[in-house]
Amino acid sequence: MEDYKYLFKVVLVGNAGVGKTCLVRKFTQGIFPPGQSATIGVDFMIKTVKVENDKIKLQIWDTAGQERFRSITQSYYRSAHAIVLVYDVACQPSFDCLPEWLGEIESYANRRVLKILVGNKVDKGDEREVPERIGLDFSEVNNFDYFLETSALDATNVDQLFEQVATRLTNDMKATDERFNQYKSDTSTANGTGSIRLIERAQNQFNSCYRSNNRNILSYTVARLCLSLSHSVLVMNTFTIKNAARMASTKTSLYSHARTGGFSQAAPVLHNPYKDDPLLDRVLRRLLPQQQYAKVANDLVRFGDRVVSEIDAMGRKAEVEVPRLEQHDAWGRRVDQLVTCNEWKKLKQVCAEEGIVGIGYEDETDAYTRRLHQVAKLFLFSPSAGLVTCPMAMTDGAIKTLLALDLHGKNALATEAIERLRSRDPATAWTSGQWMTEKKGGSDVGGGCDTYAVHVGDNKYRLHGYKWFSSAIDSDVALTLARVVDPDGTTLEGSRGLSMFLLRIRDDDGNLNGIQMVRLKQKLGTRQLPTAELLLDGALAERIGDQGRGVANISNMLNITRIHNAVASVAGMRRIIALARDYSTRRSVFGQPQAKWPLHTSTLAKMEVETRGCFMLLMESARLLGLSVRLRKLCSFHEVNKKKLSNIRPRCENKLCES
Ligand SMILES: Nc1nc2c(ncn2[C@@H]2O[C@H](COP(=O)(O)OP(=O)(O)OP(=O)(O)O)[C@@H](O)[C@H]2O)c(=O)[nH]1
Repeated sequence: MEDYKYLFKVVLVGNAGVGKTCLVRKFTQGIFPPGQSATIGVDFMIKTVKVENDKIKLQIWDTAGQERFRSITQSYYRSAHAIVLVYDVACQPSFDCLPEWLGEIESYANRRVLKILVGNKVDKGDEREVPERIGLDFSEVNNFDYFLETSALDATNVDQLFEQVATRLTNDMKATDERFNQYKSDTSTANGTGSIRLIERAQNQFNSCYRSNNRNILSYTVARLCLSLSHSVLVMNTFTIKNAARMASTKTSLYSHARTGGFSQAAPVLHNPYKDDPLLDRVLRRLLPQQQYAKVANDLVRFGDRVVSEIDAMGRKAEVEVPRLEQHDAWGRRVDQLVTCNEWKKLKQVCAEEGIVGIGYEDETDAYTRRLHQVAKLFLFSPSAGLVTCPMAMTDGAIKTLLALDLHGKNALATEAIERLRSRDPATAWTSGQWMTEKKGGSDVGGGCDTYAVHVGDNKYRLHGYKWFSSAIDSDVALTLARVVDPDGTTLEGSRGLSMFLLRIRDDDGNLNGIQMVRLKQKLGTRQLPTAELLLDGALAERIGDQGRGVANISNMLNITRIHNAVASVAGMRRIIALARDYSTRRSVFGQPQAKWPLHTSTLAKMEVETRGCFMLLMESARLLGLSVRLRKLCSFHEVNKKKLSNIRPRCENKLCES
């Protein structure tokens, strides 16, 4: 007879060439086989190991990674006690295929199989493509039981890998054995006199519970139920009785000293949103040049910590402490003073310091990198930002619009606005509003705009109208549309009659610029954002852009704010999953953490897939936005060169003729 306590079947899977065979041979034979050829179908080896004093036999199945053997290897999953999924740390595609392998494991393996993730070939050092943290994150997100990195070449962690497998399986098996023995002894005593013992035990539970808390109807009912069950089922599973009794006694102790009880759920914990999101890191690593990636990643790790430790709490405060409008002072004078909470103001400062908008316009980095960096940072920030991201979106849009009109250095107000809107100095930074919605309607801007601009000299105008939904009126400047009134008093209807204007909302002394804040909007949600109805009563503004091109000009702003909206939406989805995932490890339902219930994890998985899809689309939009700026720069560079060439060419031709 064989002298081992347990025999476990361990199956290694993973892409071809990741080193499965070498790992098995290193462990079982102590060699690293030179020129190892691809596995055909499956192969297996046996090795006996010791776990404490028990001899454990490991039957290790090495499967072929090649696609054509897939149907053969799948049949080995079902009876496996453990599955070791291997990737090559120096081969990103082998890592990218892990979800596919996980799908196979889910489809073909036993639901309770031990799952181990292994990153092999760590000896490759410089050639590494998958950082350890990414592997670890993947294993955590996908509920692997264990993760480690190995090298079959220099034997790093090879023995540890299989020892872990043996130890974990042995412990599981022993726990099952113990339960089984307990069950056997209880059911054997349940025959004859044993059945009386069970009933007696339940009766005692009931009595003690009822005595100690006779007002607690719930405990009473549970204990009563437990008792009647034990009467009706003669041979009863011990666990059921124990659990019912435990429930009853737990409730008794929890509620015995209080009227309201002492139970509350453990709150989910927000982790550094960058470190918690391996996909974000992966996408950035793929899209950014190596050096830029390192800089951006460092900034995001640091910022992620700040989000958790400081920003998230401020955002929550800003959300509950909504702004108010004080229209008159104690003496009846109209003041239109907007009062916002300190956290809202502080968050605006954070935005400036962190370059939430500024990063997108810092010339020392190329346009492509900075847009991706900015979007990634917003992605971390947005769900914690208390919606201060709304003025940031408009600010970003305003800079883009002013730059597209090439106003920097040509128009004093526009130049100051560009510099301050993108500034990282909270003391001098501005934000911008965007006033487009009027009483008559939203998207029908051409038909709905009822604001008129009366020329007062140069490009300056006085604006008269009523802006129905003006967001973040604590901004410093705003872009808006109005209909220019011709000298004969007429205006052009429709979109062609609209021009774009830039105006300051208050002067340097804080006085409103011919504007009345009529009332704050009573919104459903987003109440922390000061959105108001504004009466423009001769507000001084500068027309920027050609007359009649208002809609075309302001569409730059709309494009940017739409991207910000997309960031906020996808970031919200990501945050919800991050919190739900964390919560599911803390909340226990039906006797185990929620995360262990397949229906729950499959719901989370569906949300994850949808979120990842949206996220990829978002990053693609950011990439294209960055590329468009880079392209425009390139085009203007070529324009300049073309001009230079056309100047040089006649001179060269003359020289040629002369010679
Ligand atoms: N540097 C390094 N090379 C390794 C390591 N493990 C395996 N290799 C090499 O990787 C190649 C593939 O190794 P195998 O063990 O055959 O890979 P496999 O996963 O079994 O491949 P299939 O049988 O086709 O599924 C061989 O050339 C090995 O020499 C390791 O830890 N470090």
